Amino acid sequence: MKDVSQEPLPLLAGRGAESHKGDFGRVLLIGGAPGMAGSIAMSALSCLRSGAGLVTVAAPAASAPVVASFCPVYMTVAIGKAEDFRESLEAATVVAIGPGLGENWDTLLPLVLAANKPTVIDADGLNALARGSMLENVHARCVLTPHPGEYGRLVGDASLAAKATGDDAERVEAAGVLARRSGASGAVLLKGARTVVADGERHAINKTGNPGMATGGSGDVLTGVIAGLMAQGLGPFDAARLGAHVHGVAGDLAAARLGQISMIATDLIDELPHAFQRLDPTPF
Ligand SMILES: NC(=O)C1=CN([C@@H]2O[C@H](COP(=O)(O)OP(=O)(O)OC[C@H]3O[C@@H](n4cnc5c(N)ncnc54)[C@H](O)[C@@H]3O)[C@@H](O)[C@H]2O)[C@@H](O)CC1
Ligand SMILES: Nc1ncnc2c1ncn2[C@@H]1O[C@H](COP(=O)(O)OP(=O)(O)O)[C@@H](O)[C@H]1O
Ligand SMILES: [Mg+2]
Repeated sequence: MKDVSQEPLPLLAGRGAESHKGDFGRVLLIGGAPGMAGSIAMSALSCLRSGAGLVTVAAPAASAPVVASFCPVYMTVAIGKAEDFRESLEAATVVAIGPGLGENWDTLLPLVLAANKPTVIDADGLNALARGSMLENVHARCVLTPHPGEYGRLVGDASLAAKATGDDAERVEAAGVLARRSGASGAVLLKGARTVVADGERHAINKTGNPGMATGGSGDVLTGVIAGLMAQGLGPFDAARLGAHVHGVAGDLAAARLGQISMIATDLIDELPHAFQRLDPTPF
């Protein structure tokens, strides 16, 4: 695999004066079961702060009002209302599935994959993929974002799983193997310090970020960022690469302001605007 870490970061196009929200995508984020409503709310807020035009959260009926109460900007729909869910899925230009979804909604992933839209699969979406042995159904518009624990469940092979926590070369190998195994997956983002993004032919290692980001919900933020970038037209590999970079910069800004000990995932969301403003050139 070619190492493209030193190549310039992908860019977001500037916004034309006549732009409207429909130009920046309609994202459907699926997750947030009772007890984990905050996870998908963080993804949705992050997606908005990353520039998505319209964001809707699909959550179980019991938690959808809780998700809605966190923020007035995104919309919510109950997963169990099949007709409403189907309509939201059809209308979406990008889908993200998994944060806080739990184990009771594995039937949604095949529907999402069949819709064949740019898709981020994270957390319980990855666990559903592993439980259902659906790796070969993953398509080229998907980004998989496992941490090493989720990676191990996906590959089901202890020696390969161990590589996911190894040195850079081992982590690159591990990410590349999963990218090649998972249908023609667009990109695999293997989380952790020095996050690896790979698509089977090329890879990049992300250098931003810090151990203060080892706090619950940091990954939920990343899911929203990548989905937001895809909604603005970036392909899976570029969205994963730019997303990891911006997410890490937000983490570094949060650490500078609050310290690695006290920073929490919502602080990353607060720093996303500043992280985007630091992109060179800024996309506006
Ligand atoms: N506020 C919320 O509602 C939150 C909900 N969350 C949800 O909780 C559910 C469970 O996710 P979890 O990720 O906690 O559980 P998992 O059981 O998938 O993973 C946790 C374990 O994975 C391993 N791991 C993770 N990163 C690693 C690394 N860099 N190196 C080595 N090992 C590593 C560790 O052993 C860790 O204890 C998901 O649906 C998730 O989205 C979490 O995102 C936390 C916040
Ligand atoms: N030591 C670290 N250095 C850099 N980034 C880190 C570090 N620890 C965690 N992160 C980042 O934080 C995020 C954690 O994601 P994840 O494990 O899915 O958390 P959660 O599911 O709780 O949201 C990933 O993007 C990961 O790369
Ligand atoms: Mg996670």
